[in-house]
Amino acid sequence: MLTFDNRFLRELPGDPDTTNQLRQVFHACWSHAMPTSVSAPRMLAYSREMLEALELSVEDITSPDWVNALAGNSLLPGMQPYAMCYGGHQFGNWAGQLGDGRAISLGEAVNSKGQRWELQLKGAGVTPYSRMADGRAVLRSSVREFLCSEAMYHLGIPTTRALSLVQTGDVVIRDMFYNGNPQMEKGAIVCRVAPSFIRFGNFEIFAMRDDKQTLQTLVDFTIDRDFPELKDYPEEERFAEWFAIICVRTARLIAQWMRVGFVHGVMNTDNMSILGLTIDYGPYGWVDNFDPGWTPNTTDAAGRRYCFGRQPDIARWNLERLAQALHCLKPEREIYDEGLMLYDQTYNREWAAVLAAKFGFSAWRDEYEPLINEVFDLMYHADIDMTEFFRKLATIEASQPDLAHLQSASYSPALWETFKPRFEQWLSQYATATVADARDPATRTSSMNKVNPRYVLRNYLAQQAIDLADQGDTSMIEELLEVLRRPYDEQPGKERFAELRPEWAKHKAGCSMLSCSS
Ligand SMILES: Nc1ncnc2c1ncn2[C@@H]1O[C@H](COP(=O)(O)OP(=O)(O)OP(=O)(O)O)[C@@H](O)[C@H]1O
Ligand SMILES: [Mg+2]
Repeated sequence: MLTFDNRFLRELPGDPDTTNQLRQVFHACWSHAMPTSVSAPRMLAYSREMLEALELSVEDITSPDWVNALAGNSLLPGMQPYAMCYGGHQFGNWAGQLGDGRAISLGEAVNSKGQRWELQLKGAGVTPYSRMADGRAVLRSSVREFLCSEAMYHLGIPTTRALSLVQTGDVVIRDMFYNGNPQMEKGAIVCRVAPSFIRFGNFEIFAMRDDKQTLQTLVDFTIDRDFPELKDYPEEERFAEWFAIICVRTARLIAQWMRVGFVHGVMNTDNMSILGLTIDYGPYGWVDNFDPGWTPNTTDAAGRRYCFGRQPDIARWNLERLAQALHCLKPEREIYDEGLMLYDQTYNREWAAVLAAKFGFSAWRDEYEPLINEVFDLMYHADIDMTEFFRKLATIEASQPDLAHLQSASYSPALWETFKPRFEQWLSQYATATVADARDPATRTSSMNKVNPRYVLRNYLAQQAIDLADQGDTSMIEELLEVLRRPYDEQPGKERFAELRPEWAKHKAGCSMLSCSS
């Protein structure tokens, strides 16, 4: 049994209107929102690690009481469902009130170690923030959110988590390609878990409405609940330090995304966690062939605002929006200038460390820069798989480098031939730099394999798991969940999950381009 301590509800102003009608909600951080019942809940998957963190057993989570609660059909003692009010900048423009239109928080569970975990159902039905939509989520997007949340955790990247994936037994209508062909899809609900689901947009909404009082209350609450490290800070410095921490955490998060080739796809300010967690697994994607200009999101295809290579700049832009919102409480420019400068410094430092680690150097040196720029350029033009390339690079013998060893990362034999001379030249320079770095080869390999994953949730793999689950077969969800628990280890017998994107998946929906329709 979980113990709930629902501070967000208790300490922050709520919406007095308890109906479930669409509305603009003012001077309130949340609204009551009961999940809407579903017809035939079925547990498809759950996370062992999340069970452990919540101190729940397999018997608990698979019991009818829990399955019903995770499907939104009933509440367990202590649960008090609500939807949060937030706004956001979407694709560069202020979009006004958004809020949890299909996410419903159940409450904050506190385990015996005092760790706080908010449980939130995604796809649990309409709320006052649902605007024109149905409050539901399809199986396809729920499988993706469930698997990727846990995969990111095992990669060591800050993220919201996923406790469970439940199929609702109801259908959801979606026009996946936005081409006037709506289809019936299976519905599902993920129970997400995080210490806090507060987003940049939670602050922006009050600033935009010039509601300083609610903004101040929310800031004080967030610092108190979600940033315990600030407790002993002198009061007059606390706010500046808080903004600085947010900038640092965001910088670290983005450097980690870039390390593994994760592209979020919708970095709107309502999808930016105040804790620097990855939040909202929508049209995200994993880089197969290295391409800084790649965006998985079909809605973003024209502008490529959220493409792989722009993520660091977009995160900074989002922090600037947060600064703009907070400015009405504390107008001192230095607070924000310093925070943003810290973002730049932290990102640059972290990225340099990531690069050194990915390439197997003991530390970053500026002289590596041209070498790394050259190989990124080559990888892009020669159509090279990012994940496979770095795994193979780890076992290149610096004393006797053999280019053929890297060929398995190539998607195009023709381009491989074309770029071979440049690759040869690059490899020889890389080998020289590696020899000069004088690391023991075994240490070099093992340290590279700790930062360059062997297994990531390649887009086509997630799609295969979805296609099977759609036919009632959850075996691949289970298998992927298992393999992705140890993403850095070679797993004999599981090689197929490390294979390059097959040719058929290159242009298939869900495998290279993802729809926002979820
Ligand atoms: N099917 C839906 N029904 C109601 N509201 C929706 C639906 N899909 C998205 N929204 C709302 O639209 C806004 C932006 O959507 P976005 O795609 O960023 O979020 P999301 O995927 O629903 O959720 P989250 O950010 O909570 O993971 C949010 O306010 C979200 O709640
Ligand atoms: Mg969102």
